[in-house]
Amino acid sequence: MSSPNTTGAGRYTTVFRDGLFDGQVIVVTGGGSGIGRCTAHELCRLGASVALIGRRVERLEAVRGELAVHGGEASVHACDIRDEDAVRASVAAVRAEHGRIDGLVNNAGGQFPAPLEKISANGWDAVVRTNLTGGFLMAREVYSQQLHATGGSIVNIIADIWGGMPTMGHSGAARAGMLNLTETAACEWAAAGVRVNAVAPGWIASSGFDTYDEAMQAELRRLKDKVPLGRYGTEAEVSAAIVFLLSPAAAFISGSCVRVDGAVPNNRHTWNGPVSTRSVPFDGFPLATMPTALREYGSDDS
Ligand SMILES: CCC/C=C/C(=O)SCCNC(=O)CCNC(=O)[C@H](O)C(C)(C)COP(=O)([O-])OP(=O)([O-])OC[C@H]1O[C@@H](n2cnc3c(N)ncnc32)[C@H](O)[C@@H]1OP(=O)([O-])[O-]
Ligand SMILES: NC(=O)C1=CN([C@@H]2O[C@H](COP(=O)(O)OP(=O)(O)OC[C@H]3O[C@@H](n4cnc5c(N)ncnc54)[C@H](OP(=O)(O)O)[C@@H]3O)[C@@H](O)[C@H]2O)C=CC1
Repeated sequence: MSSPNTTGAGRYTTVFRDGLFDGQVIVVTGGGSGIGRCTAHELCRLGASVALIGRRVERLEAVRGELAVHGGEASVHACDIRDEDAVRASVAAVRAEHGRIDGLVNNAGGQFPAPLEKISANGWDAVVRTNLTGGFLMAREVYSQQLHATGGSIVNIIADIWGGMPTMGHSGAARAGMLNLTETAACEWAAAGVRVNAVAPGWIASSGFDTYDEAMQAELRRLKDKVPLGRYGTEAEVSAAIVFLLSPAAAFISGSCVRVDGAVPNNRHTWNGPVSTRSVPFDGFPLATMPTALREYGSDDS
């Protein structure tokens, strides 16, 4: 696998310049695993301090420990993003500890696979509150408590929702809502100097795959053949898009969505040609998590 700008064993490798986020404080929800953990590593590598939010504090503490090895500074905040009081208190705690907030990566999320007719009202609510309400609460509090006064940037992580999200209809509906919220917030908060964008990951070989049962994992293993670029994405490839949108390189980009999906949405209805056998992942992240179901992926395809 390629590893551009390698800077030392075990340290995050990044295509961005040193010091790009010096002095900044970025909140990363879901920072205890997968894409959030990877993004926290890249941001710290680029000079930021991060505030890690998630429900399971031991996972957040583990990431804080990893970051500290290379001098990264992180705070840890146990919080269910669906709990309005907890979100308000956590954002206040981040400000109290770091003195400022410059950006938010609204990454926490997830769902369970189920056909629409099998989803109970509680199941629907649990997923919509996780992937829409929670993201709204985080964005509202970060804006109201800090960014309205100082400006900044918000990146909302959604999913490949184009053409529907079969077997995950609750999540697709919530994430489509999050995309529209991104567009609204980009307008309403522009005058305060706040940019709001989204990143839509496709099938990313992350720890998230491990949350699914064996049947779903078998299905996920087959999906690679439907990706025009011929492989799964990596956590580092999602992180790179997030970091770009947070950075000054995206100063005139707001209300947009960057899809990181190997062109899957373009391969749904009209085209059934061969997929790439040449696509080499960009995965410079030495600590990337590989889901159990895809352990063979690294050796087969790199
Ligand atoms: C494929 C690539 C695309 C995407 C990849 C990724 O996102 S990777 C990232 C992947 N990472 C993640 O997904 C991690 C985050 N995901 C989660 O934490 C959970 O999936 C959550 C969102 C449901 C929240 O959990 P929670 O603790 O708040 O939920 P709870 O236990 O309190 O239940 C509330 C209701 O939901 C119902 N219900 C729950 N499970 C199932 C099921 N399997 N079946 C049916 N129903 C289910 C449950 O029965 C109950 O309804 P009831 O019985 O009262 O009518
Ligand atoms: N991997 C993929 O292929 C894709 C991923 N995504 C999305 O990208 C994001 C990151 O996923 P990924 O890293 O792969 O998977 P993970 O399951 O590893 O990450 C999800 C993170 O969100 C946290 N989280 C979940 N629910 C809550 C909650 N209610 N409050 C606070 N934190 C919560 C989890 O921590 P804890 O359980 O400790 O709270 C966990 O750290 C998610 O939103 C996911 O749905 C979208 C499309 C594809």
